[in-house]
Amino acid sequence: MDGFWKTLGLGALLSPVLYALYLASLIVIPYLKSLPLRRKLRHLPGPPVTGFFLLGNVPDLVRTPVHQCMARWAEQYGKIFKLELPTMTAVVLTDPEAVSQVLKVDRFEKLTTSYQNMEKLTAEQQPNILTEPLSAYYKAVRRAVTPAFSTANLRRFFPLLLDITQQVMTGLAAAGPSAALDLDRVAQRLTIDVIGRFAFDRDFGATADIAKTNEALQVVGELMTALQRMLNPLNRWFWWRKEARGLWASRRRYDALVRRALEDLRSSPPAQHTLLHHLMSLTDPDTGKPLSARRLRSETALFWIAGFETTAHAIGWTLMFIAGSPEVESRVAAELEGAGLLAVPGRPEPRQLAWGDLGGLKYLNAVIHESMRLMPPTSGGTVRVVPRDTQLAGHVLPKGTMLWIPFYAMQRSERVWGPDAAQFRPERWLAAAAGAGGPGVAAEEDDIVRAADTQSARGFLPFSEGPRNCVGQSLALLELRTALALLCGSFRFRLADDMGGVEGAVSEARQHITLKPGDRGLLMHAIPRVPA
Ligand code: HEM
Repeated sequence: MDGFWKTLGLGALLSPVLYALYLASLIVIPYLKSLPLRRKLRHLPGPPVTGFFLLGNVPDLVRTPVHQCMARWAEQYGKIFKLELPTMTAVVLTDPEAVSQVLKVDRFEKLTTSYQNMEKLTAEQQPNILTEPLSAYYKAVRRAVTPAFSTANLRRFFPLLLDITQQVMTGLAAAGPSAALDLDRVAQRLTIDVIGRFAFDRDFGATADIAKTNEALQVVGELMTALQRMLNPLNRWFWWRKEARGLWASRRRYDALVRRALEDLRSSPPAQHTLLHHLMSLTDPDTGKPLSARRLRSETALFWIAGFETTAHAIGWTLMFIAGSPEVESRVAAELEGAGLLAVPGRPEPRQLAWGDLGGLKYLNAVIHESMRLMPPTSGGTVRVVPRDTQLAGHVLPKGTMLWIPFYAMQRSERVWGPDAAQFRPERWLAAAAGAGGPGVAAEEDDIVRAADTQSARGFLPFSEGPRNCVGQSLALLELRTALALLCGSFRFRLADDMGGVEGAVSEARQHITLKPGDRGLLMHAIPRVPA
């Protein structure tokens, strides 16, 4: 708050009148414009505004980690409630049926203003597949990249994924069991190299030596941090703050990285199975020509970001849950042993993991589901806009209402999941698969793309659902299953003593674009099952 008043003071000194007009255009005018909608939503329950009325519920949201705050309010105020924000009233929805109606049946558009941050990845600030509304351009890009995530393509990619994971395991073995390593950061190395290979057929070298600084990892990580800072309106409104300047600097570095990767491809075009091949073969419906250099950069920049931290955090959180529960750990190990995939004294090198194994590891897959339920990497969910007056969860919402669907809050809700909602219980997915209702872990899972499609369960939307669901989910699931099967086959994981167990690590989590661990990361010991 100190910074706020200092900035305010500086601005006021520079030019009181201009400054007052600037502030009015940012806050007061949008507030006044939003009054008719606010009135229409007055009847909805919601947390009281306790501070300065123009800030609405924002002070509460920033005081507690936002994902926790939303989860608490969702239990307190029910499946539909309102939040007062400086420029609008948001309606928060955690009722699974109503959420499905919004995402799948009525296919409400994304609220584009809430995605603007994800257009700041390149200097040109172009829309991309994540931020573009359902236009002809969007549909063409989605159609073009979908084959890259098909079963046939993922099968082709699988051997490379095994090699990348093997490099991570070599690094863990070299570090030794006494080292407390940030396994979330290690997983980020894996996902950076996966994107490198999958998108560009290039080796970014992040897993070659897990102790060494890696440029791609550093540049992409810095950009994510800078983007998170820009979610704070003070940094957007007061663009001279150092946080805003930080974004420009890290974007310049990221831009250079993306440009270099694309220039490399000009001298040796990407192989047919790569994501870039699909993007470069696309005819832009707006021009009738291949994608312009700007659009190609913007899409490339987005895919890199979309597939990196999300999948890495999912791997990290899952390892944390396995490390934190001896019972879960021994069931995972027993399943791997049954499949010949566990290192044991008589067989220190387990059998090579095969594509066909992935579907058979039912318990491990249930563990992954449960981990993504409790710690969904895109915890903030999705933001949509009501296109016409619509009845949702028992209330008529007027056209233009902003709808916020927070995945973390919905996936932890006792109303949806029952009294044990907060517990890590992979068995709930096995029971569902055995016919107790819900989708569970798909029965015939040798087809990983089909498995990804059957994921969307009542109140379980880590990849969202409907036409704007995650196009990369089949790759993400393949990475998760492969990495966890291999890592758990050769190592036992233990949370470092000072992490405070699973509870300590979870309480440090922050919703910074993705749901990431606290500043220390996820410190764990990787103990070889069979000492060398
Ligand atoms: C565990 C890992 C992942 C999770 C939890 C995840 C989750 C999501 C979610 C929830 C959305 C919808 C966002 C919204 O409605 O605002 C989304 C969209 C998207 N994801 Fe993922 N994602 C993951 C991995 C990946 C990977 C590996 C890629 C590609 C390399 C990817 C590419 C995309 C793209 C391009 C979109 C925009 C799709 C569209 O609007 O058509 N994601 N993701």
